[in-house]
Amino acid sequence: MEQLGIYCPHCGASNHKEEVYCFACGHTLADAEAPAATTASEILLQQRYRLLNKVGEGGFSIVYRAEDIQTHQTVAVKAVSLRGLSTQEKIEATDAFNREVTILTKLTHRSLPRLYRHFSDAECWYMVMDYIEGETLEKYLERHQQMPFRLEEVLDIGIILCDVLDYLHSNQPPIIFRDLKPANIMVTSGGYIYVIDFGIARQFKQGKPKDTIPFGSPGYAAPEQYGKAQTTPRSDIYSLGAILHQLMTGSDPSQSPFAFAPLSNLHQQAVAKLDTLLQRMVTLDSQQRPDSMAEVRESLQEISRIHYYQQGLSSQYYRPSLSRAFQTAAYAQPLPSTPMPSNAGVVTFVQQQQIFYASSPFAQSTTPPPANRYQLYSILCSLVGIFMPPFLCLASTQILPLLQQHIPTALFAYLLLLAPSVLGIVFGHKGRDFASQTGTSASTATVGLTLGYIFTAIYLVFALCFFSTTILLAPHMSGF
Ligand SMILES: Nc1ncnc2c1ncn2[C@@H]1O[C@H](COP(=O)(O)OP(=O)(O)OP(=O)(O)O)[C@@H](O)[C@H]1O
Repeated sequence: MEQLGIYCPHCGASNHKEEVYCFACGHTLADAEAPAATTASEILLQQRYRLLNKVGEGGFSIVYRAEDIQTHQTVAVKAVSLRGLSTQEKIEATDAFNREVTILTKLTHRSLPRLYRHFSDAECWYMVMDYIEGETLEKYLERHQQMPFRLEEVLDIGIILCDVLDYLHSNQPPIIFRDLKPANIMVTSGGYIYVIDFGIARQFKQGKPKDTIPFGSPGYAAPEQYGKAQTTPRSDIYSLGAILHQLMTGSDPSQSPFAFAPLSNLHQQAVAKLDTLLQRMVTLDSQQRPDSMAEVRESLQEISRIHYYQQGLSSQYYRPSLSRAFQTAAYAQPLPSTPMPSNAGVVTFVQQQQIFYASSPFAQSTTPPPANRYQLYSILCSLVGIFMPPFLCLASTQILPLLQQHIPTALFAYLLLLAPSVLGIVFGHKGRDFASQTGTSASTATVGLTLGYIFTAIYLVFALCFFSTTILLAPHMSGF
């Protein structure tokens, strides 16, 4: 890539030094500068993308951070060079490039980089996509070997990955990622998780007995990916299970493929449930694994709720954990109005998004948290409780004599007076619990609860006075 020949002054394509006319646009190369640019920073592709620096490297590719000089946005340019490759390697590299372009072109998800353009010159295939300012989960794990992930972080990451994989699997035909591993997951300091590298992803073909070529990475690839059967969404479930197990235990599955020790701390209900789920996900028999990513996501959300509930984690508690090296995309929702960039005005996805924090297990899913009806019940009951005395006063002229004569009726009337406020307390507590699980506001429940307590206390005092004056003292006073 650094040795590209001469660049067409018209379209920027790279041509061999001996060429007279540009292979891409036919423009004369007489005016082209010679020698050609030799460092990335001097290269301008398509008269538009100035390569700034190399940020990563794959089997056949180099990824550059680049500037789109038309929009001044930062983009990533993935260059797949065919130079020096054997014929077989050229076929593989071209296949991977085409597969990635075909698949990425039709996808839009907040955890996937968007592909803006692709083009080629004499030596390279190029893809222009969102630049992800971050590092791969693999690098992150290398840097934090001695610092295992916390359960809530593992659950967050799992839920986000389920979300994007469910999106892929829901395509028609389903897209199987097939190479989910820490090296293909990027985490950013700004609060996002991205899945990258669709080089070996494929579309599921109904009825096909097995894949033509074994694919995947040892440790993360399901047994069926070794050419024995066709990969299905359950193969991605296996890989996700292997990754989450690694995040929980710190042990690298590529060191001992297909062996996943039970998690420690199984006495904690959430950990025990996660262990059961992970063991199901990495079962060798694909039929024994969960049916879908949606099912896995639901299980992870359920475990997350249990964990939050047991630990009493609230949004206020949870936020500081995000000050670790990265924040999860669970907390970052793109603005709904984010426009799709056109090729004429490439804009980076990251810069268009606004982060807001919504720290709850429900925040990881795209579905909004369910309504907290307990809050409403609580405030309604407490209000009814407040208006009971006037009502009873109005009725008192009729019922007071009756109450004095008949104790059960008196008790019944009193319970009637007390019940709404007590219910206000009960619903208030339920509403607050629910709010803390869903990370939503509990203010209405708190108001209902407080009113409930105040009026229950007032009525208890009232009962005491009523009992002492009306029931106990009345017979003695009647003599005066
Ligand atoms: N959109 C992006 N923004 C920033 N960096 C990226 C982006 N895409 C890839 N990278 C970086 O470039 C590296 C190589 O990218 P990628 O894995 O897509 O290449 P590849 O050739 O497909 O790899 P492989 O040989 O593993 O299939 C990644 O590890 C990552 O560090």
